[in-house]
Amino acid sequence: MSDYAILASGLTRKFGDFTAVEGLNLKVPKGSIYGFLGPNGCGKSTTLRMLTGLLSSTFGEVEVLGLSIPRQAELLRRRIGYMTQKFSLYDDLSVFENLQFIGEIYGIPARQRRIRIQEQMVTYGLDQRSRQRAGEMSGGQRQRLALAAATMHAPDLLFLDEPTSAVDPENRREFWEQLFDLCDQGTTILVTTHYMDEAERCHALAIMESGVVRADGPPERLMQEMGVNVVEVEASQLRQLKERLLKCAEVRSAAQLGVRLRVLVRKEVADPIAWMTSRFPELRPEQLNLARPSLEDVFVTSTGGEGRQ
Ligand SMILES: Nc1ncnc2c1ncn2[C@@H]1O[C@H](COP(=O)(O)OP(=O)(O)OP(=O)(O)O)[C@@H](O)[C@H]1O
Repeated sequence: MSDYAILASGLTRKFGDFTAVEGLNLKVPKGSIYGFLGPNGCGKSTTLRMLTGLLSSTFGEVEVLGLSIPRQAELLRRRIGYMTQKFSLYDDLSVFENLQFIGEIYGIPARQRRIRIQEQMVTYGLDQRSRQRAGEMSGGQRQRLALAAATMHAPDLLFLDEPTSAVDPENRREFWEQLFDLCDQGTTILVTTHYMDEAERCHALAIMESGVVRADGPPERLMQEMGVNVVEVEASQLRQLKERLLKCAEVRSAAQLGVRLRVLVRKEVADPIAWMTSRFPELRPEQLNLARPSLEDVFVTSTGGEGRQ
């Protein structure tokens, strides 16, 4: 038995002349949360659809839970959950009826289904709303119902396509707690997102751009291996300073954060603070600080040409 829930190699999908996903290699360990991070249109949903067997690939091999996809996609269907961006709920049905309907689709026997619906409503804080129609619920409640529906049949593997786009930060945090609970129970989760903080919660992730994986691995490792040091500058005239910094070959990117400028200096510069003060004599060392890299820094350095903002 493989330790991996998903194995893909050379996965490619073309739509006519356009290549939406190109040469994607993926290894997702069982029981982990794996993220796909990238902007709109970079190929995240297309990849998910190929991994679930909903869309065939143009080239490449995919094995999910030991099954060859798309050939054995029908066998896979009962073992995975899939929460799409639009949540796929029936607005005219109540919470209970939505879960009842999904339970029937998965062929859960009536008695067991009733028990499971009750269990799911309690887990996802919906037991006081069982009669409320999905169309009348808030974004956060709809999201919880969608997760309850996607996990009705206790899948081994859960695919989530931008699950938190429509909810506020508090609901997002709560949602991630629920994902870690599922993970703790042995569920493998593959989630797409364009939020950095969300990606940072994953055990490992792939950064995608224009259909290609630009970097992958655990967030901490990606941050360590970024090839730049991060210097934060607190000074006046930040807009002009930024323009001058961006003209230096040693600078990978510079972006303003309130009263500070976050500058990514290539690792070839051994002492970035000494380099900056000698190159820009108006800066004093006490105005400069070495900062901890963030996933956003990784994103900037691994995508978008020079990633200059
Ligand atoms: N059926 C299709 N026919 C033609 N082009 C498609 C089709 N499906 C997707 N694409 C294109 O492939 C690219 C990747 O789309 P995809 O939906 O996978 O991106 P994404 O990263 O999930 O973005 P989003 O977050 O906006 O959904 C886009 O340029 C999209 O227009």
